[in-house]
Amino acid sequence: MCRSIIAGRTGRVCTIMSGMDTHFLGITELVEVPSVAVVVDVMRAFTVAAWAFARGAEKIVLAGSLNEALALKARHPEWVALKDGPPAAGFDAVNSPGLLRSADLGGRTVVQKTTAGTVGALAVKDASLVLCAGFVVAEATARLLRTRRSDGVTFVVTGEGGRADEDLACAQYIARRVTEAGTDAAEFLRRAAGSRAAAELAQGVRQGAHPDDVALCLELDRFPFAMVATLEGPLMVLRPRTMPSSVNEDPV
Ligand SMILES: O=C(O)[C@H](CS(=O)(=O)O)OP(=O)(O)O
Ligand SMILES: [Mg+2]
Repeated sequence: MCRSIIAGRTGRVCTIMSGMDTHFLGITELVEVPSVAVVVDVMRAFTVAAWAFARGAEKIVLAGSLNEALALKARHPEWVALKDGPPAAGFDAVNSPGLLRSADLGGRTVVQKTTAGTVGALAVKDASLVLCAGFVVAEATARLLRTRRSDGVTFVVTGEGGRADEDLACAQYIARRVTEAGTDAAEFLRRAAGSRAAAELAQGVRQGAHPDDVALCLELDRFPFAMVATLEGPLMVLRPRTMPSSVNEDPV
């Protein structure tokens, strides 16, 4: 239950819920390193990342630039390089859940570079806990936050300078779900379905897309794992963490 709301210009800055202080910020609005960060990119980076794990990927290296992604691929030819936008020389895949869902990624390392999602994760790389999320891993993400009993969580709303409604709706849903397990997702999913990103994907404005991408990005709790990003040497690496169904259990 909400104890108080501190509303900014967009009414989305800070909500204090049952002891959890939540901030919703765009990437450029991050002024300090958060303790706990949930980086949200529904369409499509972290829906794609979840599908990569579902298709067997061992880990995802989040690249800071196209050149870095290509350099990593050159150093590790067996890795799978993935970027958003149209297919490009040197890359093996695009940022589309519809296209990735039939890939065999068993044991592979994926290098991912996108416009918003991967940039948002790298912006909070020094946080003590970084989760990457979309609707497909919403409950597992909320459950991990619940087990941590964090006082404060910063949600990084990656799209459109923090205004992307599919990302903001998902962030608000996860935040609510941490403290109110029975939260109905319908209104949040409706907002995401009506977002500019969904329209652009449906209209073919965004390249490297499959007709099922929007629907796949709106599959609530499709996967039982949260996605945790940590620094491994110089690389920011994303891995799945399957969450037990009881909030009293520790994550495996
Ligand atoms: O692939 C996407 O949907 C977007 C890229 S763009 O908005 O189409 O340029 O990237 P993401 O980082 O997944 O939001
Ligand atoms: Mg996006």
